[in-house]
Amino acid sequence: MRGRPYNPRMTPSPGVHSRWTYVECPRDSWQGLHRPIPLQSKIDYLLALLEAGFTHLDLGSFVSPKAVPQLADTGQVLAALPSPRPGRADEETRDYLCIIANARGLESAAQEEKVTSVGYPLSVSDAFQRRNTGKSLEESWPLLAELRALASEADKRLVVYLSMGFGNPDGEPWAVQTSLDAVARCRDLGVSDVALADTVGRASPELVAEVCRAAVARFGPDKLGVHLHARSEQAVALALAARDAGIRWFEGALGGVGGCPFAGDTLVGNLPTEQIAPALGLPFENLSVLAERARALQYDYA
Ligand SMILES: CC(=O)SCCNC(=O)CCNC(=O)[C@H](O)C(C)(C)COP(=O)(O)OP(=O)(O)OC[C@H]1O[C@@H](n2cnc3c(N)ncnc32)[C@H](O)[C@@H]1OP(=O)(O)O
Repeated sequence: MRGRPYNPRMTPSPGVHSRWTYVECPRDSWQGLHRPIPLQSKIDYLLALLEAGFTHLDLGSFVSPKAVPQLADTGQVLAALPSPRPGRADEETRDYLCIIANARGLESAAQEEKVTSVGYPLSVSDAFQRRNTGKSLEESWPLLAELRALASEADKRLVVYLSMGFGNPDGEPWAVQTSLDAVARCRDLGVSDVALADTVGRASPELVAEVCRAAVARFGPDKLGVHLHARSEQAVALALAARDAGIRWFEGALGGVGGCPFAGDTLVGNLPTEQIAPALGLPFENLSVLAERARALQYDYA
């Protein structure tokens, strides 16, 4: 893609509209692809996202390379990116988030100066937590306390992705209260940033509205996000339902691709950024070209 040259002084930051945060998630797009995307292709794509005005990128992970081989080169990817931290007062701050699933992952991320945030997937479903991270929920809550301490020592923001936060496909009991209680428990442990994730894309706009309204009523909109998955035709309705409920932190992936490889057959892609960013009034550039590029990577490296 030909675009404007990388310019760290773009203001105002289009990714963070005073109260809005938009996280573009190439990590989620790529993590399930079987053929390795060449390092340079990843770097070029991420630089194009920065050029297009994305300031918050979920771009890699520090997990077992056996579990997610596609992202084993995250350290090399980071090395090629510009620093997320501004060198001058008029430069914008970026957020580079990487997923971690255990203390070892956090320790690896802590070594990376350019990682500003780490994301821990914590499910309300015991079955999914075991599939995704090899740990029960009973083991995962104390681990979260440990991760919180390690993250603050390393000066990294810790985000909890509350997987299956809109119900789960494993037949375990779930109610809106289940997710709210999990958010409260995260906050009690000192983890402020929590994104409610519909990992398998099962929520209707009505359910998104119900969960988000209840969450905003109990916790307020600050540091409360949604990471939704859906088929393309429902994506905008879901995003608007969350927005109308007061959510201001959204996540998606260009092309509407991706998803967790451990979520099972019912997986659907991320919310397509090229649809939901305009619907939310977020002015990123080159969205249709970038979406095409995201889909081409899926096709070429499936
Ligand atoms: C909803 C979402 O989309 S979340 C994102 C997608 N999900 C993920 O990225 C989670 C990926 N999951 C994992 O990496 C694994 O489940 C783990 C590592 C967290 C746990 O797996 P377990 O098999 O229980 O862990 P265990 O400690 O036995 O280690 C297994 C192997 O991984 C290696 N390993 C464990 N943690 C890490 C790490 N953070 N970084 C690199 N390697 C690791 C171990 O060395 C071991 O390797 P070996 O088989 O060569 O000896």
